[in-house]
Amino acid sequence: MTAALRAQGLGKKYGRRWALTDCTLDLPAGRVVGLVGPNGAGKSTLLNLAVGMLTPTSGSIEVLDAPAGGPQLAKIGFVAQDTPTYSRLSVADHLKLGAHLNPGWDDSLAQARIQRLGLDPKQRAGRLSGGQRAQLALTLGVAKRPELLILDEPVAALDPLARREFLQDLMEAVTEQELSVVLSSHLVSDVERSCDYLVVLVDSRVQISGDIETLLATHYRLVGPRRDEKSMPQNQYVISASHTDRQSTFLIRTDEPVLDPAWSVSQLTLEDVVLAYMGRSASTKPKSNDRPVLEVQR
Ligand SMILES: Nc1ncnc2c1ncn2[C@@H]1O[C@H](COP(=O)(O)OP(=O)(O)OP(=O)(O)O)[C@@H](O)[C@H]1O
Repeated sequence: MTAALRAQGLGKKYGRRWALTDCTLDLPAGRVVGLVGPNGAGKSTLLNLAVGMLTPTSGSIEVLDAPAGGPQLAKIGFVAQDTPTYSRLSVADHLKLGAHLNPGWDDSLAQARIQRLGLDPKQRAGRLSGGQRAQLALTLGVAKRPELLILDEPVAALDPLARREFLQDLMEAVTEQELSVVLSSHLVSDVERSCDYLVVLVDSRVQISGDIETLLATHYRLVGPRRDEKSMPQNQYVISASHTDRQSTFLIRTDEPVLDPAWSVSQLTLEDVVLAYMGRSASTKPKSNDRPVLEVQR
């Protein structure tokens, strides 16, 4: 099966500091993958490795079943975090450049998008607002008609309405064009709205990666009489625990039903899941009954 992105033991060091460590991922094609994590977690580093703008310090990375960079780039649309545009070129010049550089360029899509956004084709990119520049960069990425669209915080500069419309466009493109998307975001609500696959990256390590429906179906909050984490069953992987004098609350992952009647059991929201994993320190030493930090679920 085609993988949008496959990383094996991938690591990247800037100087003496690891920005990404031992990253093993297998992101299926045809999905919208949300990559979330706190500032400095390594999200941009991973995406820049995927488009060959950085080379790995260790391990390997493939996109669309071939090594990152090189000829694969023709099949990838990439919008970097700072939505790069040429400040002296007009909006129309950017579209001409896009058409010149990309054999699969869809000019009617690009023109329609620019018109719908109300961007003046004669306006220089340097005179656009931050959000308008982001929209121009996104238009270039989408009109290339890529097989894989990689977006580094694509909607951060957009107003809420523009954000919603962009994410809707994206989901339509995924179903119509067999497009795969990997997007990083700080906004769990955007991920919830547009993504069907989640990767949480914390302190340069992947904490969880999986199909969102499966993740929601296998994570629970347990509330009950105070109990030590060490006494939890082997098949219940504790992600976080908090205690009062008499009561314990655990967020757990398990593939099996929770049958212990002592617990009041509730389902987690995606935000609960993301925050639980983001709250974990990647440097926390695994305990003997811990399952691996990374688990790919489909
Ligand atoms: N060019 C660079 N030189 C040195 N260190 C870098 C460089 N780029 C990133 N880093 C460091 O690598 C780590 C990961 O950075 P990265 O930009 O990948 O994180 P991020 O998850 O995208 O963060 P954010 O959400 O703030 O954009 C950070 O500690 C950052 O300071």
